[in-house]
Amino acid sequence: MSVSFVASSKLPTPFGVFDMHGFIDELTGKEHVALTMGNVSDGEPVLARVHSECLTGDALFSLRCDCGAQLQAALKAIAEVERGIILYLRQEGRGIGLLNKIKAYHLQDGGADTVEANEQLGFAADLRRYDMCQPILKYLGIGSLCLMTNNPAKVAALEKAGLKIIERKPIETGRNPHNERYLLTKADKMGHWITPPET
Ligand SMILES: Nc1nc2c(ncn2[C@@H]2O[C@H](COP(=O)(O)OP(=O)(O)OP(=O)(O)O)[C@@H](O)[C@H]2O)c(=O)[nH]1
Ligand SMILES: [Zn+2]
Repeated sequence: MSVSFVASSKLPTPFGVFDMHGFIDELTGKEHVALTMGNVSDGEPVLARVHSECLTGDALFSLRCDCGAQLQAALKAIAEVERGIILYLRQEGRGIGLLNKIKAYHLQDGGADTVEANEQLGFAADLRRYDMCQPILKYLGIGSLCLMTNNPAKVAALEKAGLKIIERKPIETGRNPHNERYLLTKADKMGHWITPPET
């Protein structure tokens, strides 16, 4: 995996001013972003969120998932301690891409759950890769993470990719009537460490 640093700038947000670092994944051409706050290269574990792109949830206020709320909660948590990193990975729709995700949503509108919809389209439930994370963290001088996630497969994949995760912090937020089934499927079929919604 080859990831090259391209540029850094400030990114003011409602939560505070972050440093934004842009990287290019030489293999896929994907443009990944890291937002950092504070001194993250001092050797101490860094509060982190590894977030996969969700245009609908992160930018278009969708209530079908919990992504937007999780992203905001992570930015807020980092701003509170004035130190941390968000790795914003450009792998929309768990790696199937935006237009296939819309196709999957169409199947979900007809009764499929998120896993069944992916499978009906000929995809595995989760096609994400995490091999770009280690080179990005290395470039930023980060050795170990306190990771905000509810996803056991993500923890395992990141550790396999060479990341040192010293603590896992739950990030349960954004539950609403439209994403109850989505969260139930995450808990039941994908093993997420979340309190199952009431059925
Ligand atoms: N294919 C597909 N992708 C989805 C769907 N809903 C959300 N996504 C994508 O799922 C990714 C987020 O993954 P999740 O499994 O929700 O959560 P996670 O990030 O792995 O786990 P946490 O760290 O606990 O949030 C983003 O890339 C979303 O675009 C869906 O119904 N189908
Ligand atoms: Zn989402």
